[in-house]
Amino acid sequence: MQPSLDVNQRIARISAHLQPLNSQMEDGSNLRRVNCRAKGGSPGFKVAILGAAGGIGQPLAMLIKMNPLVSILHLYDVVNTPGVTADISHMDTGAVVRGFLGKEQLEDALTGMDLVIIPAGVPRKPGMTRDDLFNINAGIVKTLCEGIAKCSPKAIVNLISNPVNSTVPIAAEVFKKAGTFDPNRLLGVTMLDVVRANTFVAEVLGLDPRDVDVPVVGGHAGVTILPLLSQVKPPYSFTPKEIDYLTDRIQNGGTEVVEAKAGAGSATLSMAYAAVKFADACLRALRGDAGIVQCAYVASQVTELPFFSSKVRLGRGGVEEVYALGPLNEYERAGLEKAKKELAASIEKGVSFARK
Ligand SMILES: NC(=O)c1ccc[n+]([C@@H]2O[C@H](COP(=O)([O-])OP(=O)(O)OC[C@H]3O[C@@H](n4cnc5c(N)ncnc54)[C@H](O)[C@@H]3O)[C@@H](O)[C@H]2O)c1
Ligand SMILES: O=C(O)C[C@H](O)C(=O)O
Repeated sequence: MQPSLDVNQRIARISAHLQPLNSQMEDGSNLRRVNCRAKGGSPGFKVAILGAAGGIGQPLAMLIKMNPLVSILHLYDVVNTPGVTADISHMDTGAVVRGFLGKEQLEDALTGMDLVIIPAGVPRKPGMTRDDLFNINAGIVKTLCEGIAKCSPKAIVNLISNPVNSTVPIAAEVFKKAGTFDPNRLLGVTMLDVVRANTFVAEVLGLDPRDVDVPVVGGHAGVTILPLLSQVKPPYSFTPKEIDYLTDRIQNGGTEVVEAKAGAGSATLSMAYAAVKFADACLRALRGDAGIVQCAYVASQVTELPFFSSKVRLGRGGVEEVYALGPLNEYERAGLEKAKKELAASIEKGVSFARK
């Protein structure tokens, strides 16, 4: 971020980022229009969304465009970014929006970003596991991360593409190979599990979900999603029946949406909400706000596994502290063992794919 830049410097920087998206925007009048627009831009962070024309990408782009901490928003996809960009750019909020289409514009999309959010890749259909997406999404994530390593090596990366349990290790390997790996800047987004847990627990307790805080640790698939109901705030002692119901619903929340959508994809709107909540936490931390704690799937020493989701404290450098799990009850300890077994295999699968 360059909050101290004067208007002319800001315009110069923004102009340097102008892309011919937009080959249809290359004529002089359009460039003048873009410069006018840029003059209104406020100082703030530069955010790129990769997969911006998708089911998650579009509402996420809209919500990020509404975030006052964002001054530049780059929307990248292999299809449809001119339309999405034109649409979103008409919103009367501060961020200046640029669209980028296809692999040849990936590097321009990624140059100089503070935060890169990745919802690119195929979603599940009924009957599939997230791991069934590996064959397609692993390659997509690898290519995008190669671009990040080259053009935005210092950016915080929020990785949404499934299977997150494997795509985060893939990203780490790509960054290691490029010599740019900073474990504090790579975060797998498990926020939707927390959002669901807060919602479902609030339903059971008859509370407003905004007043509920459930830590969800482990990973982002089936039994690896481990809600720590013993640590819920406000404290509550659930019955064994409530624990079974809630654990099952939280672990299978994604499948609940996939089945309800009946072949039309997986969670997009609640995911965009969760992604922007998480991205906003990262941006506030980058700004220097203190005490920002969220659950995320990160490089970790909390267990013997190299990656694990738990509460982390965010700061200017990304993850500044990874918190231990705290006291677990017997039910949660058994869940943790199951989660670790599946996670170990998913991590290994990602690492060996990236090293091939
Ligand atoms: N982490 C989570 O909690 C969570 C939640 C929901 C969905 N997801 C995952 O997010 C991903 C996206 O879901 P969706 O519903 O938005 O899918 P979608 O198919 O609607 O959108 C995906 C977008 O990615 C784009 N894309 C494909 N290949 C690309 C590439 N090489 N570069 C850039 N963009 C590319 C597509 O063109 C499309 O616009 C899926 O893998 C899904 O499983 C994760
Ligand atoms: O379930 C899915 O496939 C998408 C996502 O991971 C979710 O939890 O909704």
